[in-house]
Amino acid sequence: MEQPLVEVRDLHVRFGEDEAVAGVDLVAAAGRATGLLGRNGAGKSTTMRVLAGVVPPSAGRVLVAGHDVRRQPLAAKRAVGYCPDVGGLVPRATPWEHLQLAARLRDLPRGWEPRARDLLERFELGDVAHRVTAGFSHGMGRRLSVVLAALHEPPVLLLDEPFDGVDPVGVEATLEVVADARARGAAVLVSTHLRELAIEACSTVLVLRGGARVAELSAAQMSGEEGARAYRALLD
Ligand SMILES: Nc1ncnc2c1ncn2[C@@H]1O[C@H](COP(=O)(O)OP(=O)(O)OP(=O)(O)O)[C@@H](O)[C@H]1O
Repeated sequence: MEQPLVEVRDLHVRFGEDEAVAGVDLVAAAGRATGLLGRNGAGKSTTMRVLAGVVPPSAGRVLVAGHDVRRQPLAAKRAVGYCPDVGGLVPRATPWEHLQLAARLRDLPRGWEPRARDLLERFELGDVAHRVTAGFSHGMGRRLSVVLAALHEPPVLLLDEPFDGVDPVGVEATLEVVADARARGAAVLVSTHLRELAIEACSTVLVLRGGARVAELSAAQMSGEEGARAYRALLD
């Protein structure tokens, strides 16, 4: 069987006495999108941060594109495009400067600009490409964060709350980015509170509670009123 692009086994993350993630297992294959759902504090963002190389695992095995995040942190980070749930933007820099910096840090080959421009247009950020992000609305910041995560067409795309406060045009563009990533064989993880968008973007949904995985459901099982009831029942 082909090696999955994301493999998490018995992940634990502790902050002092608190265990934010308590034994999560997660496998994501090429061309698949997986939703992470669960209540506030369930451990979704912490799991994403471990995969992005921002927070170290306390215990467990975490492989990204076959690279261990502890032993091969650079190789693992190179394989990832990460839209964090908060922050990540420099207030005094413009979207275009963010993209230039991302291209340099990622060592992208010449010719990345047309893709960057196309992404900005798709997210309706073309007109503000040269305006500092300090004055951006929350949704504009979210849209730019998705653009930055997707620029280098990473094998593993991590989108933490990409739909939060985003208008329908931004939602559509984000769904397109997820579909494009899947089509080129990336694995995508999307953390969200929006069950219906999770179903639209993802084939599978993992429900986390208290730092642990309580269910893995197909998009079909999460759909409609029955899906809403099944999801609600998993939260308490
Ligand atoms: N840096 C940190 N220091 C201490 N505790 C933390 C830290 N980051 C997260 N936590 C705690 O870990 C738990 C899981 O948080 P996390 O942000 O992963 O949840 P979440 O599912 O993403 O929540 P939300 O839906 O509110 O974004 C929470 O109890 C949180 O308070």
